[in-house]
Amino acid sequence: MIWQPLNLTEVCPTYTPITACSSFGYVYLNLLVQLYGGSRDERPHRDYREPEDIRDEYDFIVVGAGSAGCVVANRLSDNPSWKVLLLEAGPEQPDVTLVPGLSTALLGSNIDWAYTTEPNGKSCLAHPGGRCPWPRGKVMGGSSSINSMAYIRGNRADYDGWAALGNEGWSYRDVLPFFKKSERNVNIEALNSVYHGVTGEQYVSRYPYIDKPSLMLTDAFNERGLPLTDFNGAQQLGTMQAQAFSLSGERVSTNTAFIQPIRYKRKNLTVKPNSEALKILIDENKRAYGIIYNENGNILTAFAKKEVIVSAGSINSPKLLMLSGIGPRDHLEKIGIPVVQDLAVGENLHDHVTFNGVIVALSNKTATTVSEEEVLEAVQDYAAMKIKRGPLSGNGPVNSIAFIKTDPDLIAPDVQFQVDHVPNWREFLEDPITGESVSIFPTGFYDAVLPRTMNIVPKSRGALLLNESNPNGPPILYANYFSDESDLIPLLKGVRFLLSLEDTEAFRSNGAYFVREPLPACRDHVWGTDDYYICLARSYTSTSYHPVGTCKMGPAWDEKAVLDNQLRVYGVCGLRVIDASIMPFVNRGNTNAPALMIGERGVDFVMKYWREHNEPYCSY
Ligand SMILES: Cc1cc2nc3c(=O)[nH]c(=O)nc-3n(C[C@H](O)[C@H](O)[C@H](O)COP(=O)(O)OP(=O)(O)OC[C@H]3O[C@@H](n4cnc5c(N)ncnc54)[C@H](O)[C@@H]3O)c2cc1C
Repeated sequence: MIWQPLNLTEVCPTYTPITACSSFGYVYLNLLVQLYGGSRDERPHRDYREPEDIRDEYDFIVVGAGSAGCVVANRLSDNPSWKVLLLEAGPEQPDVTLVPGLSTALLGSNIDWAYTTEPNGKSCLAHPGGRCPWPRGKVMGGSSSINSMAYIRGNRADYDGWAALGNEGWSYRDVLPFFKKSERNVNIEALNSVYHGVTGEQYVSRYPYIDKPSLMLTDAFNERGLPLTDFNGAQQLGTMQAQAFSLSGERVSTNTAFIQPIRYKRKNLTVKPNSEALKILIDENKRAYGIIYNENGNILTAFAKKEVIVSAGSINSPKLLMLSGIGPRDHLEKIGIPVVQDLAVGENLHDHVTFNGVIVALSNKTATTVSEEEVLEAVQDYAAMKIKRGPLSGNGPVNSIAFIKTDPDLIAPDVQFQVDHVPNWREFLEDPITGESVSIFPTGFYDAVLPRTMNIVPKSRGALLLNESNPNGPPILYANYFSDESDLIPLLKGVRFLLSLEDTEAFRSNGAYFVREPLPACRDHVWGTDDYYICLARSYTSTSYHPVGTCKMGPAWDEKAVLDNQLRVYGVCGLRVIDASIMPFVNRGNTNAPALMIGERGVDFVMKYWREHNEPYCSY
């Protein structure tokens, strides 16, 4: 089996009321492994031999088959005269990833890098050691194979803001065609051809199953004055059941969309899962010419005639650059890595900070809770269905999304609401940290929801460094949440808006109410006061899963820029970074659609360049 779920014995404390930690949790996970632990990708092609060059020489090497990397490898290999190698550290994409309702069961499993942040004394305080979990996909499709699938692009102002910083070619007008290029939208939104594409590889649709509490939430947001909107169209402010990276009740990762249809068909594309890049080879003229990688324990070398493209994501792209001598001089020298280029790699790390703990309990009539036997049945039924329907074909309440401005003078929303499910809120209230970390049951069965207020214009900045005692191991992640305390303000204002939902007909008619009991770490505060919510934010801090910015793009005069506007690493030839790490600042909204767009936009620069040149560009 490819998929191994998280280890309950390791994660569950000795005493916890959380059902997932009981013997039923083990029975349930065993069933998931049996039904969904294999991969569609390994079965039909066992005898296929990839077109491997004896000299391991390619035109392009793409490191990381994630959201952006799969787009890049697809577009490059569309040219039959270019040989492309796609390296992925993780395994084939297991079938469990295809089930929308099992998205949270993927966290902490063997296809998650399962990083944790460093304590800063201001955030993540209730988490063990003051460290927040930071999941990232380690699998074909990368984080697009383990994420929550909400299809949100951000605001026009984000991209105009990137361009205003001196990044030519990245204004909203410039990037909109690249959002549309990948997109194959199959819902009503598709009719608006100004904003949506219908012929791309990436399916986008609403789930076939949207439950009653989810609709209650968007109704409530709407009653509180938020218009129903297409977040990805003319106006982001408002509410809607968001569309998803899915089709017919199944996840469509970038592996599914961009690699599966061409893998084993294009002779010029070699895909290597279980192959972790260890170092970029760079010669004395500062030209990148290859990669040393570890394929199932064998240390191998591949050579790139044209370019090495690093698409390993916001954590691993800067790590690989630093391991190859590209990064802050002091840090590299301290570790003993010869410096190739002194750049601010790893700086500008930031994320949409959010927190858990605002619980909306549902009445018996609205709750979707089922018995343990019914959970097992639902998991089996979904596997047996040809046409996917029912609770596992949706992702619970997570797509009940809203964007607000906490100050009417703002040019764009500063707060996003996104909603988690809570299988049993009484259990959760006793042990919220374990409740979050073993969220293994289907997202469609719950008796409460956890609306998360996300600050989508965070000011706090952190940094990423190599681990001095083990540079090849997990990097040191200074998330540094709330280092700028003003990041608390949108959260406080957002929570006030959230609490006002109780006054809506949607909540009243469904018997939904805010649980007014404080969470364990905040029992010294009075529920409903600002102090209480500040305590929640600091104690039950959470990632929105959107870390970005660690290989920032910017003009040459910007000392902190790592890449130019065409995503070329300053001072090194034949080397680009194309993934979410390039963002100068994070977009207002989820980051997967932007990562695909960055893939399209970035590879377009690459293709244009090589149509006109024979040698790589050197920016020194
Ligand atoms: C749990 C979770 C939920 C999320 N929910 C949403 C959501 O609902 N909507 C949304 O828009 N966004 C969501 N996101 C964020 C979104 O998925 C990411 O922003 C996006 O996938 C980032 O794309 P990327 O290409 O930068 O990196 P990734 O997709 O993470 O790809 C990087 C790839 O590189 C591989 N890799 C790393 N190091 C190496 C190496 N040395 N050698 C070879 N391969 C390597 C990794 O294994 C991975 O496959 C979520 C993310 C997570 C983790």
